[in-house]
Amino acid sequence: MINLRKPLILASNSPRRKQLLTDSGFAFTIDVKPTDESFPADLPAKDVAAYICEQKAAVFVDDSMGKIILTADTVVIAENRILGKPADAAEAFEMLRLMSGKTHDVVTAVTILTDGQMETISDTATVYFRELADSEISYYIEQCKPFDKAGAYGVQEWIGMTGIERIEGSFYTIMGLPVHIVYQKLKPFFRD
Ligand SMILES: Cc1cn([C@H]2C[C@H](O)[C@@H](COP(=O)(O)OP(=O)(O)OP(=O)(O)O)O2)c(=O)[nH]c1=O
Repeated sequence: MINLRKPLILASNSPRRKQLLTDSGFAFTIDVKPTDESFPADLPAKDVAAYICEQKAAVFVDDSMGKIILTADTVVIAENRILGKPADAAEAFEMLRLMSGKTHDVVTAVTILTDGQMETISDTATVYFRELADSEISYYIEQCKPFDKAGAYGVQEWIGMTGIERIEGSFYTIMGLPVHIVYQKLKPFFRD
């Protein structure tokens, strides 16, 4: 277990982020405050995850003395469209159809907030899905119900295992937390 000089708080409801932060050796508590996850329409797509991530951290600024608050946000960018979480099965189907046989980007941003100071880093992974049959997309949506996932898929689930041919970048960035970046950014807080 890694010992930090300040308590670490993961401000996220995502079970994947909780699992990844635990598996990378950190002890932490979870505290989530409601946040507005909208973003300006003219914001460049690659900057959206960082913007939302800072919104998630902003609500903790006054409560960050002597603590490390960690927030994250993941968006999928396909054909110049930003894909968040699908509202229903029809939208999930449309997202997966859009990504089938093509390359898309997954951007995950993390913000580290301590003593009122924020630092945000964005990491991008490029993912290539082979051509997916309609029946495969429907089967996946029915089995895994990916409504809590940006872009309507989990790289760690059936469709990721069977449909993704290539990834450039970190698998964990796609899953929702660029662990390699979080680890480096938390290093200055390690207790000797
Ligand atoms: C693309 C992709 C996303 N995801 C998940 C990671 C995130 O949980 C989710 C993206 O939604 P987010 O809005 O980034 O996060 P969240 O609402 O789940 O949690 P919170 O805002 O409280 O931190 O999609 C996967 O699990 N696998 C994948 O392959």
